[in-house]
Formats: sequence, C-alpha cells, structure tokens
Amino acid sequence: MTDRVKVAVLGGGSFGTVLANLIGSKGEQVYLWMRNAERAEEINRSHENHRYLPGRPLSENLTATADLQQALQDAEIVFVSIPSQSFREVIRQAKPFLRADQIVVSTTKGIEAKSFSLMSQILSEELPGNPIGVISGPNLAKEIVQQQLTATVIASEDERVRTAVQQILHCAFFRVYASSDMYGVELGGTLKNIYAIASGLSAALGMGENTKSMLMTRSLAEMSRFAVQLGANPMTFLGLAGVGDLIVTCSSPLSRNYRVGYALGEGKTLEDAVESLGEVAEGVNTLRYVKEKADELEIYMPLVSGLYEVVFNHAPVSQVAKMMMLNTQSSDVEFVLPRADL
Ligand SMILES: NC(=O)c1ccc[n+]([C@@H]2O[C@H](COP(=O)([O-])OP(=O)(O)OC[C@H]3O[C@@H](n4cnc5c(N)ncnc54)[C@H](O)[C@@H]3O)[C@@H](O)[C@H]2O)c1
Ligand SMILES: O=P(O)(O)OC[C@H](O)CO
Repeated sequence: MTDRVKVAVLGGGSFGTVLANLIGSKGEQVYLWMRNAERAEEINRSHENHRYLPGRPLSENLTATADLQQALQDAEIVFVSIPSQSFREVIRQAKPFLRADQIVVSTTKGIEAKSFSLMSQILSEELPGNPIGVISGPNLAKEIVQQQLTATVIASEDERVRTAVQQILHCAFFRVYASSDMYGVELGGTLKNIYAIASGLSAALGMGENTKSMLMTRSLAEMSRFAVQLGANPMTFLGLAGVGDLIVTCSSPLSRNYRVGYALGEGKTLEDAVESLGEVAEGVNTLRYVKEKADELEIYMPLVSGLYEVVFNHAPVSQVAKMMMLNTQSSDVEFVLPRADL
C-alpha cells in the first residue's frame, strides 16, 4: 500500500509540464496528458519535454500519456492547463472518465469566446458534481522549472480543495496561499495579460520607469474596476493573483504576452508577433472580449480601449497615449474617492 497521491495534469505545454514536474519532484505519481502520443513517448524515453522545456530533465515520477482514461482513472486531483480556446472541448473529452469525487483545478488564464465564461464557470457547467478550484499568481513556467522562489493562490469555495492543492503543490520554492474568491483570482490572472501587452509595447518604444509604474498602477485600477462590476472582491487584487501577477507579467520578457507587445512596438504585425511565439498568449483574445464586455456594460477602461485601437485598428501609440494623458481628470484610488464624486 502507498499513500502517494495520484495526480493528472491535462495539457503538455509549458505550464502543464512544469506543474506535473513539480508534483513529480515531490514524490507523487503524476500523469501528464497530451494529445500527441509520439510526443508522450518521447518524453517518457528522454525525461525531457524538448518542445516546451528543452534542456530541463523531468522527474522520474512523471509519466506522459495520450490516453485520457489512463491519466484520469486513479487521479485524486486533476489540473487542467489547456488554453482557454480548447478548455471546454478537453473537459468534455475528459468527462466520461471522471468521477464526482475528483478535484478539478484550472490553471488557465483566459476567457471563452462568445460566452465570456471563465474556466471555473466552464468547470461548474460541465462537471456540476465535482469540487473545483483555480490556481493563479506570479508563475512564469520558465522560472518555476529553475526552482526560483515564488507562490501561487488556490481559490475555491470548498475548503477541501484549498487544503488538498496546498498540500500537493507546496514545496521549498513554491508557496501556495488560499482564497475563497475564485472569480476574482481567475479574473486577475486573465486581465493582467492585456496590460502585459501594453507594457511590452511601451518598453519597446523606450518609455521610462515613471511611465511603466503609472501604466501598472492604472492597470490595477482598471482591472479591479472591471472585476468588481462583474462580482469579484476588490481586495483580491491586492494579492498575488492581482498585483503580484500583474507586476511579473508586465516586467518580464519571459512573459509571452509582454513579448507580443514588445514585438508590436518593434513594428511587427500582430500575426507575426503571435506566430513567432509558438506558444499561447491569451491576452490578445482577452483584449478583444474584455473590450466588448466593457462597452456592453459601460465600464470605463481607457487602457483597454486605447490598446484595442493600437492592436486591432493600427492606431499610432503616440496619438493614443496623448489622448489618454489629456483625458478628463480622474480619481487615484476610486474606492477612496469615487469617480462619480469628482
Ligand atoms: N506558461 C506559463 O508561464 C503559465 C503560467 C501560469 C498559467 N499559464 C496558463 O496556462 C494555460 C496553458 O499555458 P501554457 O503555457 O501551458 O501554454 P502552451 O502554449 O505552452 O501549451 C499549451 C498546450 O495545450 C495543448 N493543447 C491546445 N489545445 C489542445 C486540445 N484541444 N487538446 C489537447 N491539448 C491541447 C497544446 O498542444 C500545448 O501542449 C494558459 O491559459 C496560460 O495563460 C501559463
Ligand atoms: O507567459 P504569459 O504572458 O502567458 O504569463 C505567464 C503567467 O501567467 C505569469 O504568471
């Protein structure tokens, strides 16, 4: 008999592989599911994911598989690390092999097109009987695999989910904090991708540190304004899944969203910027969907509107920046001085 926990990670990209490797390194048995059987065999043979994490040896406890049933049948916890565009499709594939007592946790930082659903909402709809949660925080895969110190947030309304995920993920280089605001934590991770594009763009254009600081702080104001309108707790944005993830993603060239912005600032087309990444940058679609939602709900989001014009309508950055700077005067922290009271 063994009391080792069995875990499945769905999605063999950067983050899925890093997460599965972290869990395997702790001595737990983990299946990493991916759709490509040849790639799974190659990972098992070489103990390396050449496509996403070249040169990084993976734990012996990690087994890659293209067989969903094999990955899921004994798993106590299932992490889903699939880009938002395919998330529902993969959950539907997994559903026949899942029992209602299995914990399902999303790591995905994106929004579903048309429905404007976050991944926790997809999980609730598709797996109404399962305990669910999300993790989010300053979690660049390429730093975690080097065991650089960081932390994440497990958000769930179910205390058993929070405790189980804290136990399975925490280690000397990865702390796991808990939250009950699943929607807020998820929105933090999702929205910051938009502002990382803006940050990369401004860095490529040589804008200074004052500008960077203003951009991040106003991004936080805008993110929390939007999230509160949608029912999240504004205090969540003071935590790792809010300001924590915003800082790292707006500062690091390891962020794919930042890199897309940087490439746009260098004059590349959006198509070239996205294609040269070879990995998902959720912020591009998120920008589109959030702009639509903000217009629909009449939420004031000048950074989203300005970036949308630059990214999708080729507006010159200098013109958009000037317009924003000369815009009507506003409040700094609107939970202190509401904009309506100005
Ligand atoms: N990479 C990071 O640093 C990081 C950190 C935290 C969260 N995330 C989030 O995790 C999610 C996944 O990101 P990633 O970095 O692993 O992306 P990635 O581009 O590195 O990998 C995505 C993986 O999903 C697979 N995939 C796509 N559609 C699929 C389908 N229909 N069926 C099966 N597999 C499919 C791809 O083959 C690929 O292996 C994103 O929402 C991202 O925002 C990423
Ligand atoms: O590479 P990005 O831009 O998808 O960001 C990765 C993570 O979300 C950082 O926490």
